[in-house]
Amino acid sequence: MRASLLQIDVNDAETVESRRQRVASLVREQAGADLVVLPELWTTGAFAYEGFRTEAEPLEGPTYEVMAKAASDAGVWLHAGSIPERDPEGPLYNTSLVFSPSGELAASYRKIHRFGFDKGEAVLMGAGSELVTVRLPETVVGVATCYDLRFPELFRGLVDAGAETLVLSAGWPERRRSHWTLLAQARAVENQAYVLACGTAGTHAGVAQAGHSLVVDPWGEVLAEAGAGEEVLTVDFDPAKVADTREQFPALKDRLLGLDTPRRQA
Ligand SMILES: NC(=O)CCC(=O)C(=O)O
Repeated sequence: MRASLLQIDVNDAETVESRRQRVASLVREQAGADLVVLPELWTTGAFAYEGFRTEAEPLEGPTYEVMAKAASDAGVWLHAGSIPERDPEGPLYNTSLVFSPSGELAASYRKIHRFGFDKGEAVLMGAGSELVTVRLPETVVGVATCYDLRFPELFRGLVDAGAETLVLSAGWPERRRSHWTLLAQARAVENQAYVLACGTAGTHAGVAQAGHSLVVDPWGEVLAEAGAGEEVLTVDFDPAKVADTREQFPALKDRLLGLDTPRRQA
């Protein structure tokens, strides 16, 4: 299976519309890949809080339209990263869109863990509450977004729902790049799953981005890693390796504790 992670340079100089069109062209250039992945909030930038409101769009808004067409033009599964979604009946959401090769919406995922503690995304956006998996012909994809990476229980939930390939769209800052790489490998090892982690490059809203998108195999080996700048990271991987790893080293079968485990307080 061939995946292309598009590590987009998100900067304040380029307009949202120009970036949308530029990214659509990049997606079209990936014809031949099975899966193309974009980063989190690449229209505005994950830290461009002002833009969340001004650039928020309905689920089936301009980014949806352009990305649905790009997916069908290229004939690829497209994880189109996330958009600031305006729900007419609720708050804004950080929502990922996944399109099939015919340009149909296969899934959407509202980010569950919002970043910023008492500011930024954590106060400007609502939290999603549903885990999302998507069945591709070759593998079952589990969808997660950026800060979700710090919450292993979310990924374990995706694995329990059948996920074999964990796809993470992100806008991760350079300042915490060591966490990015370490956590991506940890999620792969503990879940015996592929991790495809696609971040942004450049600097927006004064926050330098980490870049260094990476693909990790179910044994925790980094198969490919991008540099700091805009880059298309293409990798061929064997989805059967998930079942092989889980069979040869069946640690997942040794799980003893679940949420229903009784707890005792002293
Ligand atoms: N956009 C994000 O979720 C940023 C997450 C982050 O910076 C971190 O977890 O560190």
